[in-house]
Amino acid sequence: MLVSGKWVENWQPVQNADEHGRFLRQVSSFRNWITPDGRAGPTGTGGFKAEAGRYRLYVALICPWASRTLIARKLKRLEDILPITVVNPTLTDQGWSFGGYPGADDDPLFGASYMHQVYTQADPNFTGRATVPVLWDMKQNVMVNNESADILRMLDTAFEGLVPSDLRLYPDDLADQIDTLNAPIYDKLNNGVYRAGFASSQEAYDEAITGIFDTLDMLESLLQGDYLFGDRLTETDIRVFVTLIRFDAAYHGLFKTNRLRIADYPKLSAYMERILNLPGVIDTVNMDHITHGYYSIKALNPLGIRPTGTWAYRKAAGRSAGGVKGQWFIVGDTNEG
Ligand SMILES: N[C@@H](CCC(=O)N[C@@H](CS)C(=O)NCC(=O)O)C(=O)O
Repeated sequence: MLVSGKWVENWQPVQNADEHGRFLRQVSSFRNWITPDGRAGPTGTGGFKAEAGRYRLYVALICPWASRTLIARKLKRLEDILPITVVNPTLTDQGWSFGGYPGADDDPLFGASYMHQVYTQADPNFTGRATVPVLWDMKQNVMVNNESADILRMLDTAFEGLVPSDLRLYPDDLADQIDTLNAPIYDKLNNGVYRAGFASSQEAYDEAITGIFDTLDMLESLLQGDYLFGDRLTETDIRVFVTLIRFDAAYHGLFKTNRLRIADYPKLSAYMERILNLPGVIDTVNMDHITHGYYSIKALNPLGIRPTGTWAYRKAAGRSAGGVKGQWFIVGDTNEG
Protein backbone atom coordinates (compact mmCIF):
# COMPACT_ATOMS: atom_id res chain seq x y z
CA MET A 1 0.00 0.00 0.00
CA LEU A 2 1.00 3.65 -0.24
CA VAL A 3 2.05 5.47 2.93
CA SER A 4 2.38 9.23 2.44
CA GLY A 5 2.94 8.66 -1.28
CA LYS A 6 5.62 5.94 -0.83
CA TRP A 7 4.96 2.30 -1.75
CA VAL A 8 5.27 -0.19 1.14
CA GLU A 9 5.81 -3.72 -0.23
CA ASN A 10 4.42 -7.07 0.78
CA TRP A 11 1.22 -5.83 2.31
CA GLN A 12 -1.48 -8.50 2.01
CA PRO A 13 -5.26 -8.19 2.42
CA VAL A 14 -5.21 -10.71 5.30
CA GLN A 15 -3.31 -8.07 7.28
CA ASN A 16 -6.37 -5.83 7.32
CA ALA A 17 -8.31 -7.53 10.08
CA ASP A 18 -10.14 -6.67 13.27
CA GLU A 19 -9.42 -8.31 16.64
CA HIS A 20 -11.61 -11.31 15.68
CA GLY A 21 -9.75 -11.96 12.42
CA ARG A 22 -12.45 -10.38 10.26
CA PHE A 23 -11.23 -8.88 6.96
CA LEU A 24 -11.75 -5.10 6.78
CA ARG A 25 -12.16 -3.33 3.42
CA GLN A 26 -10.64 0.11 3.01
CA VAL A 27 -13.00 3.08 2.72
CA SER A 28 -12.66 4.92 -0.62
CA SER A 29 -11.24 8.43 -0.51
CA PHE A 30 -12.00 10.18 -3.83
CA ARG A 31 -15.72 10.83 -3.89
CA ASN A 32 -16.53 13.47 -6.53
CA TRP A 33 -19.31 12.97 -9.08
CA ILE A 34 -19.62 13.61 -12.80
CA THR A 35 -22.93 15.42 -13.28
CA PRO A 36 -24.73 16.72 -16.41
CA ASP A 37 -23.88 20.37 -15.62
CA GLY A 38 -20.82 20.03 -13.41
CA ARG A 39 -22.64 20.77 -10.19
CA ALA A 40 -21.45 18.85 -7.12
CA GLY A 41 -23.01 15.42 -6.60
CA PRO A 42 -24.04 13.80 -3.30
CA THR A 43 -20.41 13.86 -2.08
CA GLY A 44 -17.22 15.72 -2.98
CA THR A 45 -16.84 18.91 -4.98
CA GLY A 46 -18.24 20.13 -8.31
CA GLY A 47 -16.45 20.84 -11.57
CA PHE A 48 -16.92 17.46 -13.27
CA LYS A 49 -19.32 18.10 -16.14
CA ALA A 50 -20.30 15.20 -18.36
CA GLU A 51 -18.27 15.51 -21.58
CA ALA A 52 -17.49 12.94 -24.25
CA GLY A 53 -13.91 11.65 -24.02
CA ARG A 54 -13.01 13.70 -20.95
CA TYR A 55 -12.88 10.86 -18.42
CA ARG A 56 -11.17 7.47 -18.25
CA LEU A 57 -12.09 4.43 -16.20
CA TYR A 58 -9.25 2.28 -14.83
CA VAL A 59 -10.44 -1.26 -14.13
CA ALA A 60 -9.33 -4.81 -13.39
CA LEU A 61 -11.38 -7.53 -15.08
CA ILE A 62 -10.80 -9.82 -12.11
CA CYS A 63 -12.37 -7.26 -9.79
CA PRO A 64 -16.11 -7.41 -9.02
CA TRP A 65 -16.21 -3.78 -7.91
CA ALA A 66 -14.65 -2.55 -11.14
CA SER A 67 -16.90 -4.88 -13.12
CA ARG A 68 -19.98 -3.20 -11.73
CA THR A 69 -18.89 0.01 -13.39
CA LEU A 70 -17.94 -1.76 -16.62
CA ILE A 71 -21.39 -3.34 -16.89
CA ALA A 72 -23.10 0.01 -16.30
CA ARG A 73 -20.87 1.56 -18.99
CA LYS A 74 -21.96 -1.17 -21.45
CA LEU A 75 -25.65 -1.16 -20.61
CA LYS A 76 -25.80 2.64 -20.76
CA ARG A 77 -23.89 2.47 -24.10
CA LEU A 78 -21.10 4.79 -22.95
CA GLU A 79 -18.20 2.93 -24.61
CA ASP A 80 -17.58 5.63 -27.20
CA ILE A 81 -17.44 8.48 -24.72
CA LEU A 82 -15.84 6.84 -21.69
CA PRO A 83 -12.60 4.98 -22.54
CA ILE A 84 -11.17 2.35 -20.21
CA THR A 85 -7.75 1.05 -19.22
CA VAL A 86 -7.50 -2.55 -18.00
CA VAL A 87 -4.75 -3.54 -15.53
CA ASN A 88 -3.07 -6.95 -15.49
CA PRO A 89 -5.06 -9.57 -13.55
CA THR A 90 -2.49 -10.37 -10.87
CA LEU A 91 -1.86 -8.26 -7.81
CA THR A 92 1.96 -7.86 -7.73
CA ASP A 93 4.13 -6.88 -4.77
CA GLN A 94 3.44 -3.34 -5.95
CA GLY A 95 -0.30 -3.83 -6.45
CA TRP A 96 -2.00 -3.62 -9.86
CA SER A 97 0.37 -3.33 -12.82
CA PHE A 98 -0.08 -2.27 -16.44
CA GLY A 99 0.53 -4.09 -19.69
CA GLY A 100 1.85 -7.44 -20.82
CA TYR A 101 -0.99 -9.83 -20.04
CA PRO A 102 -3.46 -10.63 -22.87
CA GLY A 103 -6.47 -8.36 -22.55
CA ALA A 104 -4.62 -5.82 -20.37
CA ASP A 105 -3.46 -2.34 -21.37
CA ASP A 106 -0.50 -0.04 -20.92
CA ASP A 107 -1.24 3.14 -19.03
CA PRO A 108 -1.96 5.73 -21.75
CA LEU A 109 -1.89 8.78 -19.48
CA PHE A 110 1.33 8.57 -17.47
CA GLY A 111 3.07 5.48 -18.85
CA ALA A 112 2.80 4.17 -15.29
CA SER A 113 4.00 0.67 -14.46
CA TYR A 114 1.72 0.39 -11.42
CA MET A 115 -1.64 1.71 -10.37
CA HIS A 116 -0.14 3.27 -7.25
CA GLN A 117 1.70 5.70 -9.56
CA VAL A 118 -1.66 6.91 -10.84
CA TYR A 119 -2.71 7.48 -7.22
CA THR A 120 0.38 9.55 -6.50
CA GLN A 121 -0.36 11.62 -9.60
CA ALA A 122 -3.68 12.39 -7.93
CA ASP A 123 -2.19 12.96 -4.50
CA PRO A 124 1.59 12.82 -3.96
CA ASN A 125 0.97 12.12 -0.25
CA PHE A 126 -1.73 9.48 -0.66
CA THR A 127 -1.96 6.84 2.05
CA GLY A 128 -3.94 3.69 1.33
CA ARG A 129 -4.30 0.87 -1.14
CA ALA A 130 -4.28 1.74 -4.82
CA THR A 131 -7.62 0.13 -5.65
CA VAL A 132 -9.65 -0.08 -8.83
CA PRO A 133 -11.96 1.13 -10.21
CA VAL A 134 -10.65 4.65 -10.65
CA LEU A 135 -12.46 7.34 -12.59
CA TRP A 136 -9.96 9.89 -13.90
CA ASP A 137 -10.57 13.38 -15.31
CA MET A 138 -8.17 13.80 -18.25
CA LYS A 139 -8.97 17.52 -18.57
CA GLN A 140 -8.09 18.63 -15.05
CA ASN A 141 -5.75 15.67 -14.51
CA VAL A 142 -7.32 14.66 -11.21
CA MET A 143 -9.00 11.59 -9.79
CA VAL A 144 -12.76 12.00 -9.73
CA ASN A 145 -13.81 8.97 -7.76
CA ASN A 146 -12.53 5.54 -6.67
CA GLU A 147 -15.72 4.11 -5.19
CA SER A 148 -17.55 1.72 -7.49
CA ALA A 149 -20.93 2.24 -5.81
CA ASP A 150 -20.72 5.96 -6.67
CA ILE A 151 -19.45 5.35 -10.20
CA LEU A 152 -22.16 2.78 -10.91
CA ARG A 153 -24.77 5.28 -9.80
CA MET A 154 -23.35 8.32 -11.58
CA LEU A 155 -23.12 6.45 -14.90
CA ASP A 156 -26.88 5.93 -14.65
CA THR A 157 -27.67 9.62 -15.13
CA ALA A 158 -24.57 11.78 -15.70
CA PHE A 159 -24.29 11.27 -19.47
CA GLU A 160 -28.02 11.22 -20.19
CA GLY A 161 -27.74 14.47 -22.21
CA LEU A 162 -25.05 12.95 -24.44
CA VAL A 163 -26.28 9.35 -24.74
CA PRO A 164 -29.97 9.14 -23.79
CA SER A 165 -31.15 5.76 -22.57
CA ASP A 166 -34.42 4.24 -21.39
CA LEU A 167 -32.63 2.05 -18.89
CA ARG A 168 -32.72 3.34 -15.29
CA LEU A 169 -30.54 1.32 -12.95
CA TYR A 170 -31.59 3.38 -9.92
CA PRO A 171 -35.13 4.60 -10.65
CA ASP A 172 -36.71 7.00 -8.13
CA ASP A 173 -39.64 4.74 -7.33
CA LEU A 174 -37.35 1.85 -6.38
CA ALA A 175 -34.58 3.87 -4.74
CA ASP A 176 -35.48 3.00 -1.14
CA GLN A 177 -36.00 -0.67 -1.89
CA ILE A 178 -32.72 -0.81 -3.82
CA ASP A 179 -30.82 0.81 -0.95
CA THR A 180 -32.42 -1.58 1.53
CA LEU A 181 -31.54 -4.68 -0.48
CA ASN A 182 -28.05 -3.46 -1.45
CA ALA A 183 -26.93 -3.28 2.17
CA PRO A 184 -27.04 -6.98 3.10
CA ILE A 185 -25.97 -8.00 -0.41
CA TYR A 186 -22.83 -5.89 -0.07
CA ASP A 187 -22.04 -6.91 3.46
CA LYS A 188 -22.85 -10.61 3.35
CA LEU A 189 -22.34 -11.55 -0.29
CA ASN A 190 -20.13 -9.15 -2.31
CA ASN A 191 -17.79 -8.49 0.57
CA GLY A 192 -18.81 -11.68 2.40
CA VAL A 193 -16.86 -13.87 -0.03
CA TYR A 194 -13.73 -11.80 0.67
CA ARG A 195 -14.40 -12.02 4.40
CA ALA A 196 -14.50 -15.81 4.01
CA GLY A 197 -11.35 -15.90 1.86
CA PHE A 198 -9.29 -13.48 3.94
CA ALA A 199 -10.58 -14.59 7.35
CA SER A 200 -7.75 -15.06 9.78
CA SER A 201 -9.77 -17.03 12.33
CA GLN A 202 -12.21 -19.96 12.12
CA GLU A 203 -14.84 -17.82 13.82
CA ALA A 204 -14.55 -15.07 11.19
CA TYR A 205 -14.70 -17.64 8.37
CA ASP A 206 -17.75 -19.41 9.83
CA GLU A 207 -19.53 -16.10 10.27
CA ALA A 208 -18.81 -15.08 6.68
CA ILE A 209 -19.98 -18.44 5.26
CA THR A 210 -23.27 -18.24 7.16
CA GLY A 211 -23.86 -14.76 5.75
CA ILE A 212 -23.01 -15.79 2.18
CA PHE A 213 -25.32 -18.81 2.04
CA ASP A 214 -28.14 -17.12 3.97
CA THR A 215 -28.01 -14.38 1.35
CA LEU A 216 -27.91 -16.78 -1.62
CA ASP A 217 -30.88 -18.70 -0.12
CA MET A 218 -32.72 -15.41 0.37
CA LEU A 219 -32.05 -14.32 -3.24
CA GLU A 220 -33.09 -17.71 -4.62
CA SER A 221 -36.48 -17.40 -2.94
CA LEU A 222 -36.82 -13.67 -3.68
CA LEU A 223 -36.39 -14.15 -7.45
CA GLN A 224 -39.85 -14.36 -8.97
CA GLY A 225 -39.51 -12.47 -12.25
CA ASP A 226 -36.50 -12.02 -14.50
CA TYR A 227 -34.76 -9.68 -12.05
CA LEU A 228 -34.82 -8.97 -8.32
CA PHE A 229 -37.36 -6.18 -8.76
CA GLY A 230 -39.53 -8.02 -11.31
CA ASP A 231 -39.08 -7.18 -14.97
CA ARG A 232 -36.80 -4.17 -14.44
CA LEU A 233 -33.05 -4.59 -14.29
CA THR A 234 -31.52 -2.39 -11.57
CA GLU A 235 -28.10 -1.73 -10.07
CA THR A 236 -28.86 -4.40 -7.46
CA ASP A 237 -28.87 -7.04 -10.18
CA ILE A 238 -25.47 -5.83 -11.38
CA ARG A 239 -24.13 -5.93 -7.83
CA VAL A 240 -25.33 -9.52 -7.40
CA PHE A 241 -24.22 -10.66 -10.87
CA VAL A 242 -20.55 -9.69 -10.45
CA THR A 243 -20.27 -11.98 -7.42
CA LEU A 244 -22.31 -14.84 -8.91
CA ILE A 245 -20.21 -15.00 -12.08
CA ARG A 246 -16.99 -15.35 -10.04
CA PHE A 247 -18.40 -17.72 -7.46
CA ASP A 248 -18.02 -21.25 -8.88
CA ALA A 249 -14.87 -20.33 -10.81
CA ALA A 250 -12.93 -18.64 -8.02
CA TYR A 251 -14.58 -18.12 -4.65
CA HIS A 252 -15.80 -21.70 -4.25
CA GLY A 253 -12.24 -23.01 -4.31
CA LEU A 254 -9.91 -20.18 -3.36
CA PHE A 255 -12.09 -18.47 -0.77
CA LYS A 256 -13.47 -21.82 0.53
CA THR A 257 -17.09 -20.76 -0.08
CA ASN A 258 -17.79 -24.39 -0.90
CA ARG A 259 -20.99 -25.29 0.91
CA LEU A 260 -22.81 -25.07 -2.44
CA ARG A 261 -22.10 -23.74 -5.94
CA ILE A 262 -24.23 -21.24 -7.84
CA ALA A 263 -24.91 -24.18 -10.20
CA ASP A 264 -26.81 -25.74 -7.27
CA TYR A 265 -29.27 -22.82 -7.18
CA PRO A 266 -31.62 -23.22 -10.19
CA LYS A 267 -33.11 -19.74 -10.15
CA LEU A 268 -29.85 -17.94 -9.44
CA SER A 269 -28.11 -19.87 -12.22
CA ALA A 270 -30.78 -18.93 -14.77
CA TYR A 271 -30.72 -15.33 -13.53
CA MET A 272 -26.94 -15.16 -13.86
CA GLU A 273 -27.15 -16.41 -17.46
CA ARG A 274 -29.95 -13.96 -18.23
CA ILE A 275 -27.74 -11.06 -17.19
CA LEU A 276 -24.72 -12.56 -18.97
CA ASN A 277 -26.78 -12.45 -22.17
CA LEU A 278 -27.71 -8.77 -21.95
CA PRO A 279 -26.01 -6.87 -24.77
CA GLY A 280 -22.36 -6.23 -24.03
CA VAL A 281 -22.22 -7.88 -20.60
CA ILE A 282 -20.14 -10.81 -21.85
CA ASP A 283 -17.43 -8.31 -22.85
CA THR A 284 -17.02 -7.41 -19.19
CA VAL A 285 -16.55 -11.04 -18.10
CA ASN A 286 -13.05 -12.38 -18.70
CA MET A 287 -12.82 -15.81 -17.04
CA ASP A 288 -9.09 -16.03 -17.75
CA HIS A 289 -8.41 -12.79 -15.87
CA ILE A 290 -10.74 -13.94 -13.09
CA THR A 291 -9.26 -17.40 -12.52
CA HIS A 292 -5.67 -16.34 -13.14
CA GLY A 293 -6.06 -13.27 -10.94
CA TYR A 294 -7.72 -14.90 -7.97
CA TYR A 295 -5.59 -18.04 -8.01
CA SER A 296 -2.44 -15.97 -8.00
CA ILE A 297 -3.25 -14.26 -4.69
CA LYS A 298 -0.07 -15.39 -2.95
CA ALA A 299 -1.37 -15.25 0.62
CA LEU A 300 -4.05 -17.82 -0.26
CA ASN A 301 -2.35 -19.84 -3.01
CA PRO A 302 1.44 -19.38 -2.82
CA LEU A 303 2.31 -21.51 -5.87
CA GLY A 304 -0.41 -20.06 -8.12
CA ILE A 305 -1.79 -23.46 -9.17
CA ARG A 306 -5.19 -23.17 -10.85
CA PRO A 307 -7.70 -26.00 -10.35
CA THR A 308 -8.79 -27.64 -13.61
CA GLY A 309 -12.51 -27.14 -13.04
CA THR A 310 -12.11 -23.42 -13.38
CA TRP A 311 -10.73 -23.86 -16.91
CA ALA A 312 -13.81 -25.78 -17.99
CA TYR A 313 -15.90 -23.04 -16.48
CA ARG A 314 -13.93 -20.50 -18.43
CA LYS A 315 -14.53 -22.34 -21.70
CA ALA A 316 -18.18 -22.67 -20.86
CA ALA A 317 -18.42 -18.92 -20.74
CA GLY A 318 -17.59 -18.86 -24.44
CA ARG A 319 -19.97 -19.66 -27.29
CA SER A 320 -20.48 -23.41 -27.43
CA ALA A 321 -22.76 -26.14 -28.64
CA GLY A 322 -25.40 -26.49 -25.90
CA GLY A 323 -28.10 -24.08 -24.75
CA VAL A 324 -29.95 -21.62 -26.95
CA LYS A 325 -28.13 -20.90 -30.20
CA GLY A 326 -26.06 -17.75 -29.98
CA GLN A 327 -26.53 -17.41 -26.22
CA TRP A 328 -23.83 -17.53 -23.60
CA PHE A 329 -24.23 -20.19 -20.98
CA ILE A 330 -22.47 -21.71 -18.02
CA VAL A 331 -21.82 -25.45 -17.92
CA GLY A 332 -20.71 -25.62 -14.30
CA ASP A 333 -17.54 -27.19 -13.00
CA THR A 334 -17.15 -30.25 -15.19
CA ASN A 335 -13.64 -31.11 -16.30
CA GLU A 336 -14.68 -31.74 -19.88
CA GLY A 337 -13.70 -29.76 -22.95
N1 LIG B 1 -14.71 0.24 -2.19
C1 LIG B 1 -13.99 0.02 -3.37
C2 LIG B 1 -13.24 -1.28 -3.28
C3 LIG B 1 -12.45 -1.59 -4.49
C4 LIG B 1 -11.44 -2.73 -4.22
O1 LIG B 1 -11.24 -3.17 -3.08
N2 LIG B 1 -10.78 -3.18 -5.30
C5 LIG B 1 -9.76 -4.21 -5.16
C6 LIG B 1 -9.83 -5.19 -6.28
S1 LIG B 1 -11.25 -6.20 -6.36
C7 LIG B 1 -8.39 -3.58 -5.28
O2 LIG B 1 -8.17 -2.76 -6.14
N3 LIG B 1 -7.44 -4.01 -4.46
C8 LIG B 1 -6.10 -3.52 -4.55
C9 LIG B 1 -5.26 -3.87 -3.36
O3 LIG B 1 -5.77 -4.57 -2.48
O4 LIG B 1 -4.11 -3.46 -3.33
C10 LIG B 1 -14.95 0.02 -4.53
O5 LIG B 1 -15.98 -0.65 -4.46
O6 LIG B 1 -14.69 0.70 -5.50
